[in-house]
Amino acid sequence: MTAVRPSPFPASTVLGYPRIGPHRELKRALESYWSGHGTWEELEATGARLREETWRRLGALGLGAAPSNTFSYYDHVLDTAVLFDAVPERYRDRSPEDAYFAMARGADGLAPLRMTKWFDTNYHYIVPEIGIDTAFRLAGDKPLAEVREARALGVDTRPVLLGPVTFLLLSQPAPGGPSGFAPLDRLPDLLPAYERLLEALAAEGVGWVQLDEPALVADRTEEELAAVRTAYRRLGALTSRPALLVASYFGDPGDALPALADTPVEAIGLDLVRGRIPENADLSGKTVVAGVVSGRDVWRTRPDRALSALLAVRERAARVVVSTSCSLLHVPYDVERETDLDPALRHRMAFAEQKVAEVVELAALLAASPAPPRPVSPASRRGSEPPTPPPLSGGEPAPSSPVPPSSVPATSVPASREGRSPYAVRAAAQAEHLRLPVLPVTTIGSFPQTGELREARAALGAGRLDEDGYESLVRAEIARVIALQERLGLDVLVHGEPERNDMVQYFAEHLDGFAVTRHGWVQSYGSRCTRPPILHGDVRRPEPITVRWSRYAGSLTDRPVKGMLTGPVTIVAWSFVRDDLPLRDVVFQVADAVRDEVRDLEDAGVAIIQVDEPALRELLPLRRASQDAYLAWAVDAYRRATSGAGDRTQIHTHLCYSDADQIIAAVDALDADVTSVESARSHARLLREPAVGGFERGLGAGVYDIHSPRVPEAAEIEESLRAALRVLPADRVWVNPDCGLKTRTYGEVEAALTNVVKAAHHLRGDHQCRPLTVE
Ligand SMILES: Nc1nc2c(c(=O)[nH]1)N[C@@H](CNc1ccc(C(=O)N[C@@H](CCC(=O)N[C@@H](CCC(=O)N[C@@H](CCC(=O)O)C(=O)O)C(=O)O)C(=O)O)cc1)CN2
Ligand code: MET
Ligand SMILES: [Zn+2]
Repeated sequence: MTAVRPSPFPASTVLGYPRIGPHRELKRALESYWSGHGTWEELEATGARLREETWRRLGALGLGAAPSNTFSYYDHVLDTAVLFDAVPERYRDRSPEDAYFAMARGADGLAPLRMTKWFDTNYHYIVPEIGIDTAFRLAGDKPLAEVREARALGVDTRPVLLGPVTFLLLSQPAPGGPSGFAPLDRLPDLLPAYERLLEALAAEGVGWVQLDEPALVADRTEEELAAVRTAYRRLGALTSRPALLVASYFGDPGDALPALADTPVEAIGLDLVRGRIPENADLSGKTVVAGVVSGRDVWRTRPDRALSALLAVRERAARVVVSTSCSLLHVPYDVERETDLDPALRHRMAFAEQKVAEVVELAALLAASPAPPRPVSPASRRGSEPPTPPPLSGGEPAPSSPVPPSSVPATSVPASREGRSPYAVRAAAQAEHLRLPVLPVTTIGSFPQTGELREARAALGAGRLDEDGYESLVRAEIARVIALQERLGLDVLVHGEPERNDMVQYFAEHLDGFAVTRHGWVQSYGSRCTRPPILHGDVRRPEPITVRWSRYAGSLTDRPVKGMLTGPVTIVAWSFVRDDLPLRDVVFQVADAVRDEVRDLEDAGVAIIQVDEPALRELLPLRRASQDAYLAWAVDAYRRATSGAGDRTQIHTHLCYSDADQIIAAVDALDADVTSVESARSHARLLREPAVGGFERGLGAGVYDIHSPRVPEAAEIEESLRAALRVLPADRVWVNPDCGLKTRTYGEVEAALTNVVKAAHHLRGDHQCRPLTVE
């Protein structure tokens, strides 16, 4: 057993904090370093300043315990791989900084590691590669260094580490390894490295460590639950270690909770916004870090509900600590800066700063609540309300719902298939109408967003540029993009999306029911951020949104130009959404708006319309039991949005990520004529899935990894295409990058698309140049 006697956990904490900087300082420093303008020392100085500001701010807000090691130059999963030396051999022959960014973004001739979604969020992590011979060892001191750095500022922190079970579950097997190998098999070899780290932290006098295990809220096998027991019994048995907080979040740990409770860990973190009050585990000897303030939305916390949950947990646990449901990484910094927002709306909202203040106030309320508390039925956390306590910061009670009840009738009718014929019939009509070559080459929609365009938009917002000036800049950009695609030899063109700041925010700005922020940036991956819109009311489309840009682009060329829309699931997934209506009803409202736009594009003569759903997979519930119901309504919403189109109109969709394999049946059910998927960064993993062979419609093989600045060779692209051609007939394969080109430069895009066209043309020779037909 452990020899440590932990000091009690302070009354309030947060599981993590945003790190990109209130003014996106880290983004700017990273991009400056990557471009060669800034030095590594300058980047480090920016990192140090951001960490210091965060610790000081958390202290000033009165938070009991501040986390550390929540900072990252790119991604915390990648940091964990580097910390334990799980660096694939091919990245090692360079400086530590270069190796780190090569894994994240690729480098001359070297592809990066795969990147994918962090659970059901819009944050992306780098997927570590673990092989049978990965030699784990404690290879770095980042967690220790941050503890020391904070101490030098007079702040005692709790280092946050990714837990060993989640780390291995999120990793992928190194290529070329034995079949049947899973990274979790290496747990016994990884644990000694964690032990060395815990010993080092103890030697440094660190009282508490947080080990994040969000993987526990998804379905886990008996073997995986056994791994949880093994890991935490073993780390718990260490004679010299800090006290351990194991944090589950993004849902309910279910069977993993008793497994964890049965180990010597001192504290367990529970997401009480999404999860239930635990009844299935003995927590009488544990501290529970109770996540009652949501880290996933921007609404103020209802103090009555939160306090009721805290009191219920206090009955079952040795000690209760007030906390956030997960890291605050997923919300922006400070809502007070949003002076353009309607004050009534702003008053109902809380960003990271406000959420920290809520945590602190709830801790005070809890401390002031009589102990032992009067019994609260554990079965109905939300049912048995204690007397309503005074409101949290702001002086007014939080509203019971962020918006008045919907005036729109519940949209529970399944999507009608009005008029749209079966695929084979449509495909024939489209082939006749479009007359495309085999292996048609296209792109996913956006072309590079130039600094000139971004500045023009900023100037328009600030009144330094008028609408006409902005409009002519956008038109000039569309003309340039059309000319470039004609010159490179693409078959289906796009207008390039220069008028859009973001594929979701742009639509939100043109729909009723949404508000947008000026500074509400949230990290999506690396230096890339989004400002998720706030969906607070009923959604309506007051007028056509994209039609005039599509019409203009179409007037510049004889080739087909795709209309480009964002799908209803994705618009909702990448917004902060009202919580007084079921998500499904909100998505259906958006689907109706998209449907109107599809009809208007068709009426304007647009022959191909792409409705992107890259977030279809992201909203998939983490528990299998809820997945089918979600997929059924998500598919219905997509069909509702697209089924107004006639047979001759070709509907495309785009899903960026390779783990679409988990939802392949749903992708099929979307019934889009052409679906483009990622395949470059996952080495065409998806294309090897047997299910793809059964895919009966057109498939766009994403053969160019646009998340990396690297330009692929024509030969590599050809290889990816051959993989697609092994599982699908040539007349259903399309050739395209794996996502939009907005984050790339024109130099990179021109070089890469030249190679894409070259590869397609080369293979086209093998598959005769004939128009696409369906027998
Ligand atoms: N919402 C969303 N989620 C997504 C994606 C996506 O496209 N959108 N793609 C996938 C990958 N994630 C991504 C997330 C962000 C970006 C991205 O490129 N973001 C841009 C910002 C896009 C934006 O909002 N641009 C605005 C504001 C640009 C800006 O920074 N303006 C300056 C002023 C102008 C200047 O000096 O450059 C400022 O505000 O300070 C515009 O163009 O108008 C960035 O981080 O750089 C790309 C991919 C998955 N999730
Ligand atoms: C994240 S999916 C991006 C799709 C969008 N049409 C684009 O090309 O940017
Ligand atoms: Zn994409």
